[in-house]
Amino acid sequence: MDDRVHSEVRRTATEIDTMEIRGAATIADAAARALRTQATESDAADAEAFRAELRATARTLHETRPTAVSLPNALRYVLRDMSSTTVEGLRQNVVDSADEFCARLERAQADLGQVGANRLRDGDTIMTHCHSTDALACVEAAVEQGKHIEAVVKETRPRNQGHITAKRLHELGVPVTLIVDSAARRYLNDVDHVLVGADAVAADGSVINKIGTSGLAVNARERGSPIMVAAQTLKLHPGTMTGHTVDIEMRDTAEVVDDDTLADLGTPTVKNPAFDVTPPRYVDAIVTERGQFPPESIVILMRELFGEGTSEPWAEPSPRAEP
Ligand SMILES: O=C(COP(=O)(O)O)[C@H](O)[C@H](O)COP(=O)(O)O
Repeated sequence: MDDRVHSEVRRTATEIDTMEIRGAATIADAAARALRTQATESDAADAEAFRAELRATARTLHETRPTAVSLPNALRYVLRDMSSTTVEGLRQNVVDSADEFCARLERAQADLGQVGANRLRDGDTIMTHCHSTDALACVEAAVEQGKHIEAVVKETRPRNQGHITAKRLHELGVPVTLIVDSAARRYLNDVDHVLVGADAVAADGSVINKIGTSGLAVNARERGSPIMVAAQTLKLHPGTMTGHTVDIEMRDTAEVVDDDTLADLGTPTVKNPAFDVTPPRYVDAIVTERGQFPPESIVILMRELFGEGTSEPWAEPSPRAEP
């Protein structure tokens, strides 16, 4: 890691890498706070050194996990105004932007929750995959509206994020049935909605989320259960408007099988992709803080929010044309 990066920021980067900090929204929040820490603690001698230090910090944070677009979106938001000519001015800009970002993230999740809750009826049962704070915000809002909701929770191998979901739902007073991933199709007969989050949403309406989401969506479509994706606009991937694809993270095979078992099996090749892509035709609605969208129309919202594209959060701004 770059020497200029503060030890607290390095710790955050390591925690994102090892998934103590995980989930797209939580990663974005932690990254914005880390940039704030770097700005507050910086002893850069001048504005140019400060800008270079913050960009190096953004790069370090960005290198942790490749798929959740909320991470570069957060870094870009916090570093969007680096025009001041003094260190104090720049420090203030970064602190203000980080605070604003974290407040907006929280508000967006609450607003999205209201939209998602309107799709859930009293007495509905949902099926979840992985752990998504955006998805849980919908359930929380529905419960606050006085609706009785029940949940079938997939454990989500290999890291069992379904256990976190089960715990949070229990805290909300939602009765939970925990199942192994391969039992999903069997229990789809009993559910009214599949409710998942997203790490990224592409311009064509594809949803990138925890591995297993696409198979679940295909089975749900076959069974006639609507698939709802809770994804605040922070999850929209601007690069996909200009033809970029989303990088799917491959994680350590030790998450799947330990070394001794692997040797006993004759050391087969093991693959551990963390995410997959669900095509838009298997998604009924993408629920955001700006309302719900059929996946095919999400590009309109993306154009409105991002224009025609964005540069990387650490890129030097393009030189302004002289008048
Ligand atoms: O796929 C995951 C988490 O994967 P991992 O555990 O590998 O980070 C979540 O569904 C999304 O990140 C959305 O979460 P949120 O709605 O909280 O942003």
